[in-house]
Amino acid sequence: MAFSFTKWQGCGNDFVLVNCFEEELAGRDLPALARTVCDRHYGIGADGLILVLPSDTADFRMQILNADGSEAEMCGNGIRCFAGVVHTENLTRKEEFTVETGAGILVPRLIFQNGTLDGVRVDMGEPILEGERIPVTGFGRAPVIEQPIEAVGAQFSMTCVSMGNPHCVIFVDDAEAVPIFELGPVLEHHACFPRKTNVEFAEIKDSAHIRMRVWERGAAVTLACGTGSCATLVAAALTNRTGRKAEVELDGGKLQIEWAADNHLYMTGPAQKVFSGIYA
Ligand SMILES: N[C@H](CCC[C@H](N)C(=O)O)C(=O)O
Repeated sequence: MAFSFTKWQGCGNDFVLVNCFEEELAGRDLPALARTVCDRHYGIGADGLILVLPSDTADFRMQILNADGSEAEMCGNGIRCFAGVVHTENLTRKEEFTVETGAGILVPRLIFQNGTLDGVRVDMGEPILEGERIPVTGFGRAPVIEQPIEAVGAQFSMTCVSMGNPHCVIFVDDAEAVPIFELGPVLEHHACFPRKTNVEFAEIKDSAHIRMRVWERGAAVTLACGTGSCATLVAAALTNRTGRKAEVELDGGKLQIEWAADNHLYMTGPAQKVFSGIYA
């Protein structure tokens, strides 16, 4: 059955969003729907499918499925686009509201410039560092900081962080030179990640600038990853490569990330509507 959708992107990480206050997707095979909708030849084309849903515990609930149909706990670029849909479809008059996600209740705040939506600042909550909660096997409750991992016959040093979803951060001297299509899938599916992982290759430019490229769990190389940018900043600060605030330069744009004194990550970045339509 046909339904209306809007296409949004944040730093080139793009999503099909469905306002489920208006559309009924209950009973649909959501993983299969995500795979067909996200297909860039046979569908609309996107890195993920996001549902805007009511919630019993927050103003709204966000459900996010990757392009491969797998469900993720959280999506940073996605929640900024989610906030854009909530605003543009007049689901609330509030400029800051709560969203129930797999990473807990998070708080996007709309940013306006001359009355026009200019971006979103999101309280992304606290990072999770205990190995068993990321999860990474073999570390118990210990953090996973500068630990060895082998892939494609080479040894790397990883620092792992969860933002509700798992991230494996690897610091490199030259992000542009990383064979991301070779290393990404091997690390995503590495045996030490029972729920697989997102993989970030990060080059430190200076104490407040990071260049990062990402291989996403369930979506392959994307132009940007908001939770991955948060995880990368945490990993960089924990290993004394940067301070607790940095600009993360991704293939598709820049995000401002701060690991504040309240131990929460704050992410600020764009959210732009591309088009709306009816999916047959
Ligand atoms: N592929 C991710 C979800 C999307 C995260 C990313 N697009 C972001 O902006 O945080 C996962 O399976 O954990």
